Amino acid sequence: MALSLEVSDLNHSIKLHNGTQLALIEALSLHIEAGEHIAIVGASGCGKSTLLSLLAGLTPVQSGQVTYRAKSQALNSSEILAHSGFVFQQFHLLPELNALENVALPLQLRGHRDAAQQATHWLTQMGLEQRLTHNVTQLSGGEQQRVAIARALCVRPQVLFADEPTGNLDETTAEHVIDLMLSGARQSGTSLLLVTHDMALAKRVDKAFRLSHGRLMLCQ
Ligand SMILES: Nc1ncnc2c1ncn2[C@@H]1O[C@H](COP(=O)(O)OP(=O)(O)OP(=O)(O)O)[C@@H](O)[C@H]1O
Repeated sequence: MALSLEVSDLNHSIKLHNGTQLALIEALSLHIEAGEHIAIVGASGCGKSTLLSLLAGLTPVQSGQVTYRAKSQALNSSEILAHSGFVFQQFHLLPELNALENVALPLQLRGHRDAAQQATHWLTQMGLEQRLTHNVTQLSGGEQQRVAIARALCVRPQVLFADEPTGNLDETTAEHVIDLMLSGARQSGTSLLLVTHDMALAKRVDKAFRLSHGRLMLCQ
């Protein structure tokens, strides 16, 4: 099931300590075709993570519409969540589980009997074959990031939301992980929405947008 996204007239403001409202997103519109890969770039603090969270349904929409469709059928929020993968800045790994268990869990929850083998495959792809039984709290930031990416990709989500997916990685590892993420998403027909400061990554997706003054402009 390939999902397209239609965003219209989206607005989001936050309340500052002095009580005034700061508009982060203003009358924003966006269309993403099913299977399309897009990047959002922009200055630090301009609202990229907030926008991704709104698009993922993790932050309630204040005004405007965010609609995912499978063919012409609109999906409700629980259907969207069931078909989504997330790689966020706080990796949200389960600290009491090891790397293998963290990746295997969403597969087990979906009834995959070979969850451990699939998880091993994805972690090996991420260069973590020597870290399978490490508790995730014993892994470096970059290693945890790769576990989070493996966990998101292994269930072949229809939409993958990624916030700075290569932020903690050195250049060579970042390139390898990007290759895996983009090819994994292509193979599964996954729509990819990512936030990044990495222009090399932004250039590798179908469309890159700059968030500025609350709106998205297509990068040339
Ligand atoms: N829940 C919140 N309450 C108050 N302010 C918030 C909240 N969430 C975000 N902000 C503020 O909104 C602004 C935008 O934050 P956001 O994390 O979306 O920016 P960003 O473009 O992703 O930044 P960076 O590139 O530095 O990660 C920041 O000034 C941040 O402090």
